[in-house]
Amino acid sequence: MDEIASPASESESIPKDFEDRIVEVSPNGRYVKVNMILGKGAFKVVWKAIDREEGMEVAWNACQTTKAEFVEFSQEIDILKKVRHPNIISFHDSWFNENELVFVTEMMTSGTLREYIKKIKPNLKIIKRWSRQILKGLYYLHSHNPPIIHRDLKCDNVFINGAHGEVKIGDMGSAKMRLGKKYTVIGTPEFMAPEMYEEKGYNEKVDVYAFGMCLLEMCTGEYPYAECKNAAQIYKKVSQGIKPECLSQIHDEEILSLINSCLANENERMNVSQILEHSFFCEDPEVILSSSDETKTQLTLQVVFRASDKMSIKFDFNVLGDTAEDVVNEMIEESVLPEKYRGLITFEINRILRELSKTLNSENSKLSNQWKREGNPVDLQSQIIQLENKLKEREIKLKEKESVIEQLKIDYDRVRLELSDMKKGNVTTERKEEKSRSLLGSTASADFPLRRRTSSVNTDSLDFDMISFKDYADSQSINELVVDVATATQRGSEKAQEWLNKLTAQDILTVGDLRGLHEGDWASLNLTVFAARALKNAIGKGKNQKE
Ligand SMILES: Nc1ncnc2c1ncn2[C@@H]1O[C@H](COP(=O)(O)OP(=O)(O)OP(=O)(O)O)[C@@H](O)[C@H]1O
Repeated sequence: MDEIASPASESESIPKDFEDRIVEVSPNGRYVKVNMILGKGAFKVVWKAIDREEGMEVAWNACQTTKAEFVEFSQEIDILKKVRHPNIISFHDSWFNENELVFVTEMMTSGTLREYIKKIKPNLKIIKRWSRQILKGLYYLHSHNPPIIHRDLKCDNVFINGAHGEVKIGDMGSAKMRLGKKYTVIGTPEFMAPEMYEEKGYNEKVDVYAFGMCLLEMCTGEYPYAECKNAAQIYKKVSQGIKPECLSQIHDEEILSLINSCLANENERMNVSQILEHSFFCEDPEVILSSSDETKTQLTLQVVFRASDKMSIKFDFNVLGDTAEDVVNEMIEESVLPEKYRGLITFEINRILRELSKTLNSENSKLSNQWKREGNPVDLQSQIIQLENKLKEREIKLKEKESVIEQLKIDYDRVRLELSDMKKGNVTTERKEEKSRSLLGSTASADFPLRRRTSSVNTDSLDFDMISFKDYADSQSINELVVDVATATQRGSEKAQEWLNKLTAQDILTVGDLRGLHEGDWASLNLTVFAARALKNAIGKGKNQKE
């Protein structure tokens, strides 16, 4: 196998600026071969080419052959054209041109697995990742009916896209063509299963054997049977069941058992799907959130078994109604989930629920910060409610005051009427008081508020301590108090009316309003000093009032 040849090494005579010049066009005109060799193998030369329809670079593989051989393998080429898998280099087109079979394939730019192994000593994680991809490609090929057998799997035929760590199996179909040519050594001896040396026929398990050798090379960095000088020595060892010497370098029990399973005799050898299930490739399944509704209540979750893309369990989960334990139990009962994953999947579902709730909490706190800046709609709502309640309270108080005013007006008219009666008639003072009180005071009853201690009072030297008043409630209308005070101080109904007018003009309608007055407020009432003293005394605020 040659290393990737530069155009200069291919032909010293081609100047550098001619490198990318078209040197050949496919019969259908779609592919153009440019003057750049990507590599040379024992059987073919691979050139860089352009797919003019897709505008991308492709590999132009040219092998020397006859028209008869081309016809013989044209059916297989048709099958290869249909092979489409991310881990297999795509086969685009083929034709026969004079003595040459040309086939166009996907181009790989980052070299082969062998070159990579030489460059870096891959760790187990990388080896696992590469191996899985090779096995997935093989699984796809072997799943065809009849199975497509690669027949020449080796690290030189596995290509890598370095940027993404993508691995693709290449050189499809060429092994079969080589077989047709009846080469003395079919395939690559180091990677050939014992049954391939015999003429009894073989099946797709030869690719598993070859994969075992690839894995050995990946792990040791050595070409298997490097200790042999030629193919005959290799054949001898293989037919005697002697494994490559580099196998002794493998100390990891798991990998050793895997390689040995691949290199076992055909009937004991595992198939690709069994290898993918080997503990070396086993990776714990994980749960992912496929989708959710806006409220993050109705979820679609998926248990993904990354090791093999064959298995994945999708299920609905209602955050309000379901529990991880119940759902996992259901899956185990329905045999879609192995019992051994009960704890892990329960934990994984709960992890997703925790993450969701964290997301919701942080969204809520973001929203509340936004509200703090822009005004929280909830706060605004409660402020509106508070204001409405205050408004209602004020309305009630206003109505109360209105009814007091109404009452005052009625009382005022009655007092006037009564006074004119009193002026006309000959009524005793006590009778007048009673009459007046019965007209003005709603509480003029058995519990008469004013108890006179003296029957006659000298108004000029009135001793307020000698007068005893009832206890007036704060809510009580001012009328009764004023009339009581005027009567007790023998000031008469007119004075009472005058005082009432002055008080109501200052919006003093209840006994409470009067009690709430500060000393300075009293002066603004324009009452006489006597009237003020008398009223203060009656409500318990008089100077002479005993504490
Ligand atoms: N699709 C491709 N993209 C880029 N380079 C390629 C591609 N296919 C092959 N090559 C290059 O061409 C070289 C020769 O290819 P390959 O090994 O498949 O040829 P071969 O004749 O089948 O040889 P052998 O049987 O010895 O492996 C490879 O080593 C590689 O460098």
